[in-house]
Amino acid sequence: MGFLGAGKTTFLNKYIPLLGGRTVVIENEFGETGLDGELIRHEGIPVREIYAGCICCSLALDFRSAIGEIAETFHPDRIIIEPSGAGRLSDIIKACNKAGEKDGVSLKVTKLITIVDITTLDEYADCFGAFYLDQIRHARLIFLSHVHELTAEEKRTQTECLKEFNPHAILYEGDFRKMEDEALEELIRMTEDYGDSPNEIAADVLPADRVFTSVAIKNSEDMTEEELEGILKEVKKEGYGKVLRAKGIVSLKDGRQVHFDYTPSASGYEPYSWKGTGHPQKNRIIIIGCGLNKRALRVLFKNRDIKYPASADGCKRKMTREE
Ligand SMILES: Nc1nc2c(ncn2[C@@H]2O[C@H](COP(=O)(O)OP(=O)(O)OP(=O)(O)O)[C@@H](O)[C@H]2O)c(=O)[nH]1
Repeated sequence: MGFLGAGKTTFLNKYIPLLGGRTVVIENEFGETGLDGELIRHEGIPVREIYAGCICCSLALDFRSAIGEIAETFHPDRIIIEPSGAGRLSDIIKACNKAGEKDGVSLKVTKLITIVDITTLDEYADCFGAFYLDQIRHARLIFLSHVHELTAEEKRTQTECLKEFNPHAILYEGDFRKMEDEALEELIRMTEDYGDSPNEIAADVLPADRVFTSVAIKNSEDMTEEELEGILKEVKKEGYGKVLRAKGIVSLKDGRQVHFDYTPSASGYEPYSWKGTGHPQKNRIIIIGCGLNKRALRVLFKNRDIKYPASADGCKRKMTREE
């Protein structure tokens, strides 16, 4: 678990190769198109993507049927779930238990792991308490991300605050990306399984899709590197709504294709990055936030359908294709 852009996929790409036995991954993307499935690629590990909502609320039934299908098809030793960053961990636990109880799938919830971007702890705890703190309070093991972007003093203050939110979890304060494999395996082994002492389940709150919105662009123009950089700087400005996460795969005009990541920076580090994709894929962009100005974002990210509506009919035809 972990809020939007906290580092869940980064963690899984480190952890999954260490696993023996049969593993299946469920990727839940809040936005209207999947992307993380492409970013988690490990030989012999099937990835099932469920997108356009949260598996703990609007997609609860899809999630249960996915669990059933996976159990029947793969007979896995474990299913790793990467929930949408806009979901609540307590609801994911409920959804897993329901899949077991109501659908007769034999499963046990074990490791509850949350990644926390330590630079955004204060802001997100204030703004998105119900979602954000639930992910922290129900975790048994917490990894921090962006640990090097705070001073030692800032990090100490934030870590103490985190321990107040959840005094029981094991907290790894270093950079998990640099952990030795054996140390990571040992830490996860040491972490108490959920089934050994269930948490109190939190009360119902507004579903995530009443708080967060998303824009999916599947037909963007190719860009230059400078244009992409300009867009990722511009998106922080007023007029687009509160963009909490943007990511995508886009073709650059020089023929390269890049995967970009944007998360708003709390402490001055570059809020965006990109790297080449391994193999050609279709352009697609996902933006998640609160009160998003969808049209302005589509124009900014060069959605062809918005910029060139040749005629009312042409526009309609293109929009249908996009949907
Ligand atoms: N500087 C820094 N970057 C990090 C760290 N952890 C992750 N990142 C980067 O942050 C970006 C987002 O990381 P992801 O692993 O995709 O985050 P996520 O939680 O899966 O994001 P969602 O797609 O919103 O679910 C990527 O560019 C990562 O390389 C960290 O500790 N420090």
